[in-house]
Amino acid sequence: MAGPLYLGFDLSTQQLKGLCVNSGLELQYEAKVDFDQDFGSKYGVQKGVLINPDEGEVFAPPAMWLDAVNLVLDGLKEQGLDFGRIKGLSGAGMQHGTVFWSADAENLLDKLDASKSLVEQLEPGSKGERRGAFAHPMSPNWQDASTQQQCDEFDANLGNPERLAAVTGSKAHHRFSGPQILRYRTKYPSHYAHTARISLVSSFLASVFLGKVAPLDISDVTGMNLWDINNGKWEESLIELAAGGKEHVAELLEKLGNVPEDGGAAFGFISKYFTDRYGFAKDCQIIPFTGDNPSTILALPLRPSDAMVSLGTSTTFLMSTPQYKPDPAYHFMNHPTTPGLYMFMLCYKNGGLAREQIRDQLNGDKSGDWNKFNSTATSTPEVSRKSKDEDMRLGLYFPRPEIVPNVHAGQWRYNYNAESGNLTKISTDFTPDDARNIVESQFLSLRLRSHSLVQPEKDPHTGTDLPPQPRRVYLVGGGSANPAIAKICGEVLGSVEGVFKLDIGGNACALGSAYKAVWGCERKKGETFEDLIGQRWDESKFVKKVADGYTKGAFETYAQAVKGFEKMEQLVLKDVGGPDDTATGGTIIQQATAPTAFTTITCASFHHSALTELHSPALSATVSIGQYLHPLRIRLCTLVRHPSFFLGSHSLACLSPVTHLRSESDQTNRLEPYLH
Ligand SMILES: Nc1ncnc2c1ncn2[C@@H]1O[C@H](COP(=O)(O)OP(=O)(O)O)[C@@H](O)[C@H]1O
Ligand SMILES: O=C(CO)[C@@H](O)[C@H](O)COP(=O)(O)O
Repeated sequence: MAGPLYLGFDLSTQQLKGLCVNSGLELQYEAKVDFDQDFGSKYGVQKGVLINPDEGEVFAPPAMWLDAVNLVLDGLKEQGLDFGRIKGLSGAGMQHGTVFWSADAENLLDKLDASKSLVEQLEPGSKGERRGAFAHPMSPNWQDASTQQQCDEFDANLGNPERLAAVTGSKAHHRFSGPQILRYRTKYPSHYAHTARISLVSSFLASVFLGKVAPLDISDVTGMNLWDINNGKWEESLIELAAGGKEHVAELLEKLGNVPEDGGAAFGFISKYFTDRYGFAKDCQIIPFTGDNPSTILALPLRPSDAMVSLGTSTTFLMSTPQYKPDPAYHFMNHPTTPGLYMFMLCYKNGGLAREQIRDQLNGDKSGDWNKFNSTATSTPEVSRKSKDEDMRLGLYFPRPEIVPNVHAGQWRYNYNAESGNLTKISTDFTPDDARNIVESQFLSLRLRSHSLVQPEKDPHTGTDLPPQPRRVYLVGGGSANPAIAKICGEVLGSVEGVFKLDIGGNACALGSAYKAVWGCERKKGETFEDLIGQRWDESKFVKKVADGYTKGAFETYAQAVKGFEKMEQLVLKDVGGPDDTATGGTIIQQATAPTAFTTITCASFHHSALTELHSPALSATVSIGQYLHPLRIRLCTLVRHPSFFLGSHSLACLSPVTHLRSESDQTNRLEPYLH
């Protein structure tokens, strides 16, 4: 008689993946739905999302995800999966996305007819007054950048970003649900009023399987800027801010629901819809669904000294650690299964896309072939330096606005003299050295920001002392297939045992969810996730070493390069101004004559320096120009608080004289701002 099986799902930006393992953690079935390919024409999404560039909004329709659930399960059924053997399922959702349920949701979820699809019953496509399961048809996505004003309010609410990070694990971020809920309530007051419950993407998916709105997960709740991590409860003044006053706190808490502490305790059994339609057993348990990043760290028995690097569209660096050392530069979250452990995370918007750009420049075409990139990267010397007397070549490569550091899009290249500490700006033009330098840049940023979490190690062969570094680095995600990236990763980050790749590295998140289901259903009293998975883990089958780690000489060279890299970032931020920095050293690019009525400025991003000067009695405006429209819209929200300014479509209307505009000197020609 065949044994029990467990399902894990990963609802991410572009795909829904589902996979099935047995009690021995071995992969049995997997299926995926690609949103662009399968539903692009129905929902109009590109790369899984819809955008409103005017306001920096990025969002996706939960209805599409419902379609995806039916399709993934159909795919697993076609492969011959006997759903009757599934004893438990869990899943993961891309973090920070928020779903707004209507008052009818629970009733609709409970009474689903197995002969019909989920979407036709939960989102019947009603226009005007909404009658389906959603109070709002869209879910703000993690790439959304529309909430700068709300983020400013969140950071200020507890005093400053440091304090907010100390309490909630992160400073305010555009994508986090607290600022998103605040914006939703003010932008769509009637939808907010009709919102009975608020889910994260993870608990949304759990709710569908459970047949009623599922609680938020103890790890995913720490990606909201609303949860007090140390005290394990909602932070009242932040809830009050999001809710719109003390008198509305109870209403918002009701919408958010309770947050169980145990990430392994079943919410209940699968809903009748799935037993009737797919043949799931009635006692199939729904184990709490968590965020995609917390779920990824469950794909293996990760030790506190190990690091995971997810090389997907974005790059995330993940560690599991007992130390809670919050800082505005990164995120700390509750561990999804184990109280007392935390997940440390760095999240970069520029990962695969930035590398692909250099690859294509090198190839001179869009073939997508990595061979030339790889051979160039590995044949270029470390930091492009042939001898120790030469300068190091360092760069920042951000085709999209970056989170770490918080700076708009651009590319910057410098020569760094490790001896003198001098940095010299060099041409912004592409050269083949960029193939190595971009990979070095991405890993130098990780090394810089993770150094306080790694410990001195012993050489496993000689027992000699080694400098602080990870014990192992595990690569997951699409880029984990690349041997050149793995090699440079080991050289820059070190790792005493080397760089490893999971057998199904591209699907680690769904695998982690499936393991969570195994643990939730099969654990003995008090047995931790690490204990259970550790005992059943077959190292030889599940991971393979893909590159060496610590390399004497290279590691020390990169220790010097990290110092130059840190300086370079500071210089770039000072020079161009990050979204939250005071811009200095700009160049006047256009002198405006004092307008008599409205002056409309079409440009990209405004910095805080502008605010200060706008508030001066003379009302002269020094406006820093960035590159993208998204930050523009965000900044404008703040600027329009001033009575002399108001917001028009794509523009800032200014009732007072604008004395001058300035932009970063080196980007003037690309910005094309103008006055009408
Ligand atoms: N051989 C390779 N070398 C480098 N990058 C690769 C390779 N194969 C895929 N990728 C990158 O992987 C990324 C997609 O990874 P994936 O984990 O599937 O993304 P996501 O989970 O964000 O949808 C793409 O940016 C692609 O460039
Ligand atoms: O915002 C974050 C983490 O904070 C992202 O990691 C999202 O969780 C999206 O993940 P993918 O869809 O790219 O896997």
